[in-house]
Formats: sequence, C-alpha cells, structure tokens
Amino acid sequence: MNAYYLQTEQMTVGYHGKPLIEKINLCLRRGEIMTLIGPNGSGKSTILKSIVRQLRPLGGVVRLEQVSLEELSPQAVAQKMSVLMTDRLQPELMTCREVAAAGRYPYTGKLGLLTQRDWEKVDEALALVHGSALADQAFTAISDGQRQRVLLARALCQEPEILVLDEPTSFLDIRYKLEILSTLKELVRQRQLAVVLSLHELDLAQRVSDLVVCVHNNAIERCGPPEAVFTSDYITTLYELTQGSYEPGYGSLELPRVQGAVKAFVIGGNGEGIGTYRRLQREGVPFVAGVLHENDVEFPAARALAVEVIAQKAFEPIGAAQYQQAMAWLERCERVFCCCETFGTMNEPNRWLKQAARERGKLVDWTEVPHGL
Ligand SMILES: Nc1ncnc2c1ncn2[C@@H]1O[C@H](COP(=O)(O)OP(=O)(O)OP(=O)(O)O)[C@@H](O)[C@H]1O
Repeated sequence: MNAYYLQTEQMTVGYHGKPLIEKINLCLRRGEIMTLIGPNGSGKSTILKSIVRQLRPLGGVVRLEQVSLEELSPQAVAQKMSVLMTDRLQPELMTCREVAAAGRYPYTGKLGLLTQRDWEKVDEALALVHGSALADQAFTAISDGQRQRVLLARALCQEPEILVLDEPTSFLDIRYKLEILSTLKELVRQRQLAVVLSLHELDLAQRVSDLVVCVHNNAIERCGPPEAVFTSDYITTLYELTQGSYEPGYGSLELPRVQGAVKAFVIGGNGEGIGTYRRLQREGVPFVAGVLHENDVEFPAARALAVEVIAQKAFEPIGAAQYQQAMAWLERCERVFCCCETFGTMNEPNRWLKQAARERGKLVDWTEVPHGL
C-alpha cells in the first residue's frame, strides 16, 4: 500500500496562542505535489511554517511516515525535509555556492566539513536550477529571481524526501517559473519526492498539482484534484472576485467586459478573435461576437468580454437563426471586424457576414485602426 508520507492530524495553526485555522487534516504521498492556494493573508505561509516547525502548531500532530515530528531529532528532520520559505536571507560575504552548500550540513560531521562528494551534490543542484554561472558570485549581489534559484539549489542538495516551498516562483520570470516547476515535477517523478508548496499563479497550480488545497475564511475550504477546484464559480468565490472573470480551461483571467451601446461586431472563430476581443476591451468598445461554435477555443474569451455572443452548438453548421441574429447586429453596428481568413462548411455563413460588412463599408482592417476607435 502506498501510505501517506506527510499527515497533519487536527493541526491548529495561529500566532500568540490565537488560532487562525483549526483542525487541519492534510495527507500527501511520495510522488505527489500538493499546492496551497488562496487570497493574500488567508494563512498559506502559516500552514507551511507550522508543518516545518518554524511555528509551533497550537494543536494536533504533524507526521512524517507516521512518526510525529516531535519525536524526530532536528537532524533526522533535516535529512528528510527541505524548506524554502519567503524570509529574505541576507548572508554577508557568502558566494552562491556557499549558500547552496548549507543544504549539505545535515550530512556533515560536527565540524561541518564538506567532502568532495558533498560539493559535487551542491554543483549538481546548482546546475539543476541553471545556477552554475552564479556559483562564485556574492549572494547579496544577485537579483531576487537568481537568489530564489540558489535557495532552491540549497533545498535540493539536501536530498530531501519532502520539499516544502513557500511561493517558490515569486520573483521568477516566466522562463524560470516554467523551468523550476518542470524541475520539481521531474524530481517528484524520478525521486518520488513529496512536495508541498504555495502558489499565486493559478494557471501553474492547475498544471503541476496532484492536490490543491484552498485556504479561505479561516478554513481549508476545499481540497481535491485540480479538476475539482478550478471551476470559474469556485475561483470567483475563493478570491472574492468582483471584477472580471476566471477562465478555468486556460487558467486565465479576463478583465470585466465593457458595457454600453454596442458599437462593433466581431466575426470570430478558430481562436483568431481573442486578440481582437481583448483590444476592444482595452479600448472601451462594447461589442457583439459571432457566430461562434461553443467548442471554439475562443468561445470562453468571447463570453467573458462580449456584450453578447451569438453561439452555435458544437459540430453543427451555423443555422439560419444564428445567421439572421448576426446580420441584425451587423446592421446596427458601426464597424465589423473579421478575424477569419478561412471558412468551411460549418461556418460558411460567417463568410456571407464578412461579405455583407464589406458591401456596407463597415469592414475594418484592424491593422489600420488608430487607437481610441
Ligand atoms: N508573525 C505573525 N504574527 C501574527 N500574525 C501573523 C504573523 N504572520 C502572519 N500573521 C497573520 O496571519 C494571517 C495569515 O498570514 P499568512 O502569511 O499565513 O498568509 P498567506 O496566505 O501566506 O498570505 P500571502 O498570500 O499574502 O503570502 C494574516 O492575517 C497575517 O497578518
């Protein structure tokens, strides 16, 4: 049986004896990634700090392989668990290689001397996070993102069985965000690590996590696989979104649609309309989109940003009713944008719409439209 590696049983966390979240029960196996999400100040870091003993839980037990952390020596814990928290470390006069090497101390003797083998592990870990070139630079003289990678190397060369990371991707540019999360995913697969982390990037959380834990309203409000958590309705509730919307398919956010008298009609399809919808939104132009198949990749963006979307059921040719509805809007609008170059049997009426717009002198070449339509 694949037993749980990490378990929190009725763990209550908080500060100065005052509970913030009570009776938290979380379970994680090796080979799995658990991600904590939730709004600022909801308690993600507090939970992580309590798991790693930086903060003493106010109640309950944290177990590693069924053994309470209280019963394990600090060195035994350090050989199993590496931690990367957001606290800004400012070690004076240390090179990045020396900072990363601190991860090896659970394995050194009393004098803390590193062997050749230890240094090899340090260099391997630096290479894993693409930090080899930073090795001899002063830790205080590199960027926040570079520092984050060196600290991850420190956590990795500790050769843990479980990694606990608080917002490991903050400060990283998109390349390193992707690289760090892919490295983590690979380590989880190859070394059967267990990983607990907190993330603010919902799109990344959706892609890397086996389990997502939602922290909100002083509770673990929901916990489950990403498919169960990342629904538009729930993410709106979790983050108390009052503006814009969340699109679960891509894990993306859209700004609120522009309301008001409709000025433009967009003939979309094939994903090519998304850029136009966003530009009209940015420029404050209320628009209608159509005729779009409900399974078109751009349908969610159109639904989020257009005043109205004229939709056709998936896999069905555009029907007469939808075409007439679109024509009625087209007649009323000042401008028509067509993002499609190609038409087929399923969207032939969109070609007629484009032709109608051209005949009425309404068809706009987007590239020639000045800003502030
Ligand atoms: N040392 C502390 N003493 C007392 N209260 C604290 C302390 N640190 C954090 N808190 C409070 O605990 C609550 C949870 O904070 P925490 O840092 O765990 O949230 P978070 O979900 O990690 O937030 P963020 O997404 O902004 O990092 C907040 O209300 C915060 O003000």
